Amino acid sequence: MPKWGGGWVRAAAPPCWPWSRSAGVPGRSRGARRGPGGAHRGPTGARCAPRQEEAQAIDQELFTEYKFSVDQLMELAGLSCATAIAKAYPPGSFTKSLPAVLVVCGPGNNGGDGLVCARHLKMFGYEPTVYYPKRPNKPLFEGLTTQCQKMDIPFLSEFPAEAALIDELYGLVVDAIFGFSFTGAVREPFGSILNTLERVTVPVASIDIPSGWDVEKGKADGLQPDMLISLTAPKKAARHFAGRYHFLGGRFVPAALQKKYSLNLPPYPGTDCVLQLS
Ligand SMILES: NC(=O)C1=CN([C@@H]2O[C@H](COP(=O)(O)OP(=O)(O)OC[C@H]3O[C@@H](n4cnc5c(N)ncnc54)[C@H](O)[C@@H]3O)[C@@H](O)[C@H]2O)[C@@H](O)CC1
Ligand SMILES: [K+]
Repeated sequence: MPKWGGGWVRAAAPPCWPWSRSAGVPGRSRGARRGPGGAHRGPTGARCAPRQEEAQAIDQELFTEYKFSVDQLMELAGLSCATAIAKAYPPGSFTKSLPAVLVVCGPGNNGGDGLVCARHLKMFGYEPTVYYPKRPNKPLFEGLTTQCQKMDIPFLSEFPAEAALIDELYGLVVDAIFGFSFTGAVREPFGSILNTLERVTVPVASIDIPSGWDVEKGKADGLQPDMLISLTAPKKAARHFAGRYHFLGGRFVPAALQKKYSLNLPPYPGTDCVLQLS
């Protein structure tokens, strides 16, 4: 598996990319400065990771100016997540007899990405199970739920109370609880769920942001996933990610939008929908 660490990706990376561990902490690096509109820029003027409101602005622009629909982008996001998982944890690498994956979905679009990811994981030969406690009353999420159910993906009615039970039943947990719109203290039932997930020993793969983390500052005593799949562009908190696998996914940002927000995204290889950053 190709590892980020040399060659074209490192050469292309601007000095303050959050996934460049040698780059230090954006905002504190020598020569760091603010660009137009207050966007954080590195010593060369290269743009750093989008802040929370910028990530939301890019998201909105994709919908309002570029006329993408949510389900279009969610499909590509969820497919990226399943593809990255298949690269890092192929079904044959599971120590259990079945490649069982627990996908925990939250109440927003991050949860929708989780549902799409679960469906593609099933297509890729995994045995996903979904826990989806807060379901929005919207056709998009109802449709994604039905698709999973029709594909014989079980939905748990209760979350396993003990981390040890999750370790016993599953080889991987997908954290699709909160993405870039998370703010404040975690409300129930997600507080208890995250407390349990912090104690599991099987790997956790977080979609876009490790859930419960401040989107910009991270959370030192929070969930520490083994994998992070950053969608569109790594958010500021990604610089605190210490797990083994960091992938970029969501290869759908038009060049003009990348330029407008100075995202400096690295080139994806060939036709791949994901890029391994570390
Ligand atoms: N353009 C993009 O970048 C795309 C983003 N997508 C996904 O969409 C995500 C963002 O989705 P959303 O804006 O719907 O937001 P999130 O999915 O991040 O979360 C919003 C939900 O969480 C709840 N919430 C927020 N803070 C909470 C707290 N402290 N305790 C309990 N509940 C809390 C809100 O009430 C809301 O229901 C991204 O992170 C990404 O995963 C993809 O689906 C498609 C494309
Ligand atoms: K997440």
